[in-house]
Amino acid sequence: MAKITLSNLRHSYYPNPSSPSDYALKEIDLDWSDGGAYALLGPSGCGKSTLLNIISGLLVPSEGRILFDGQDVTELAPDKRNIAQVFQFPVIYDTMSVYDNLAFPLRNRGRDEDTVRSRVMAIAEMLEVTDMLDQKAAGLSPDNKQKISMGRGLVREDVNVVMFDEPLTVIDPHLKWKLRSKLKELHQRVKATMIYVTHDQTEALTFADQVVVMQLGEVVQIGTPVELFERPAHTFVGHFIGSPGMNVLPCEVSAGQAMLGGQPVALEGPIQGEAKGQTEIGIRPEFVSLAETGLPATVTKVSDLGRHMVVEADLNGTTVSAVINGTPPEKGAQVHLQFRPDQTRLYVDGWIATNPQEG
Ligand SMILES: Nc1ncnc2c1ncn2[C@@H]1O[C@H](COP(=O)(O)OP(=O)(O)OP(=O)(O)O)[C@@H](O)[C@H]1O
Repeated sequence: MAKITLSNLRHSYYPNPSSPSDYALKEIDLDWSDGGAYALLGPSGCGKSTLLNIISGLLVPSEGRILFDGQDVTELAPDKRNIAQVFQFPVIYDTMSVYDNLAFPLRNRGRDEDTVRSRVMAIAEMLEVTDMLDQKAAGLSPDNKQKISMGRGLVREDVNVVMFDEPLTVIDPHLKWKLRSKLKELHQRVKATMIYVTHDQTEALTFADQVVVMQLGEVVQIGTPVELFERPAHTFVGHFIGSPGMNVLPCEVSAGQAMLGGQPVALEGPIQGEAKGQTEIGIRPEFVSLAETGLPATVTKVSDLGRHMVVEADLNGTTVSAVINGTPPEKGAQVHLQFRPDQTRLYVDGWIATNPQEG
């Protein structure tokens, strides 16, 4: 397994890119440590596939370098990079048995049959497919075919990285959670460097130790699932992660004080810099409460999500969501909203601009 370094990487599909919008990837600098479990998370079109293809060697970046364990592989052909890939749709040989499918990547590299057997049996046991080993792959369900496809990606011990590209697309919704946790467990047992590409926050947060969030060809934050939830570095991360996402409320800033509808709002700590630009308050619905005093608002919607209620309220023309336990107010009720100060942050032009209070 290898440490992967992306250095000053940029990519444009145009021959003569002139503006930032001509780049599918804008200036990416990343280190993926050896043996780490990473997710690349972002909406359609943010550049995930472009980045994956650059790592696998299908694309040569317009600028920058890719290093595996410090060795420059930027110009190296895909088959020389020693990478295993699992795609959205199963890649298996229907006419072969499950055993032979799992053995294929090892036999292809000339491993002896004893090694092949021990690796295939170990992977089959991890994936719980030992009872299928003698079956022809053609007869398997789509879920099991994808499991075998994953097994083929994991069976070699000598790959630099295993990359999963939206691997649960074909999996039945009720089995998804099972395979998600299986993959996490597999990472812990196999200890390979793994990159999991997805637009689904649940998949990314379940699988990865570190999640790389991308938007419009840029990395907006890298962090643990908890870090992304607790302190989104950008309003996009706040929106994209969490259900419902973070409230992002346009506000005024006057003499270092954030104001909503003329009322001061306490922030987690001092504002950094001059707060020039578009200023917004970010607070997760989990940290908004209804109280006797606070910002006056009108309830517009109440949704019962089972474990808790989500109350939406209109605050000076902006909707604020609050996660409530207990009896919710009725639609149309006048309420007061309180924001937990240590969870209330200021964003300037999308980027976080407050630091938590010391001590
Ligand atoms: N071959 C290409 N030629 C021109 N533009 C492209 C090409 N491939 C991708 N793009 C553009 O590059 C940007 C990034 O696309 P990319 O496919 O990497 O995103 P993605 O996050 O993987 O999206 P998806 O999940 O839909 O595959 C998009 O604006 C896309 O339109």
